[in-house]
Amino acid sequence: MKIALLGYGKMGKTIERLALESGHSIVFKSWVESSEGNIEDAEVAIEFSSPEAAVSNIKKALEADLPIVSGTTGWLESYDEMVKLCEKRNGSFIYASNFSVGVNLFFSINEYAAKLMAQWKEYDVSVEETHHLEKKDAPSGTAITIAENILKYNSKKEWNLDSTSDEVLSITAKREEDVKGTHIVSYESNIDTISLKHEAHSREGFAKGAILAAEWLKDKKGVFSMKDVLGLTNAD
Ligand SMILES: NC(=O)C1=CN([C@@H]2O[C@H](COP(=O)(O)OP(=O)(O)OC[C@H]3O[C@@H](n4cnc5c(N)ncnc54)[C@H](O)[C@@H]3O)[C@@H](O)[C@H]2O)C=CC1
Ligand SMILES: O=C(O)C1=N[C@H](C(=O)O)C[C@H](O)C1
Repeated sequence: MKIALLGYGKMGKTIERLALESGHSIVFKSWVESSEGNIEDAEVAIEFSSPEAAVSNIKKALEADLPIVSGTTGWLESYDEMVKLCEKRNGSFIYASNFSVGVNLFFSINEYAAKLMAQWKEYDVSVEETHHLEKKDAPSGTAITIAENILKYNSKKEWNLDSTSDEVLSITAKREEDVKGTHIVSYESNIDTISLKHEAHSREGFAKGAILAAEWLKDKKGVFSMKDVLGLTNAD
């Protein structure tokens, strides 16, 4: 597979290494200052850039008729616009807040737990995420996905950072040196606490998942999710 890498930072470089090890080639890469290679030579684009750059990267790929896998977080107010553009161009598009297989299994476990716990009103649910110091957005995209899936079943109406209101699902975002990504969902009562935790040990899981998504998407048309790629279903 001939890959265009839009964004060549921590994730772009990890994807490059693992893609080359799997026999793929990188024919184009771009970062904030410059670019290398020809995007026209690519069969698929993978973009991990910044909240400010994601929309123009996705447009660039769709306008070049390239299937696009986007992992950048913090730009989702423009998601519907990108879906419309993909449909208009009869293109192919996957966004995931987290491409790792483990986190996507965690998403399914989280939905199952949210559905089960909804009837046990003595437990109050909260979400905590911890990431490295360079992370630009808070809360993480993964924490937002987790929170939105809990809200499908819980009586709380919305999520917010550091909320103290009973009506609101609180997300706490911590920043610590070199943490790759840790997410914890806690159900707390006066008697006990039930916690679900996912901890990434490296960026390889995110990168492998993005390459898997690109291989899966390459010959398809439409807008998909990692649930489609992995054949995962919802909690019911
Ligand atoms: N969905 C997932 O599985 C994962 C998502 N991420 C997300 O991916 C994004 C990138 O993460 P990292 O690689 O760790 O960041 P990074 O800061 O190490 O790299 C970002 C890259 O994007 C480039 N870039 C930034 N602004 C640009 C612009 N205006 N035009 C062109 N290139 C631009 C930078 O030059 C750099 O090469 C973040 O939003 C992060 O939250 C990170 C890991 C996993
Ligand atoms: O910025 C990161 O590093 C990560 N970002 C994603 C997010 O915002 O959820 C995924 C992963 O947790 C690493």
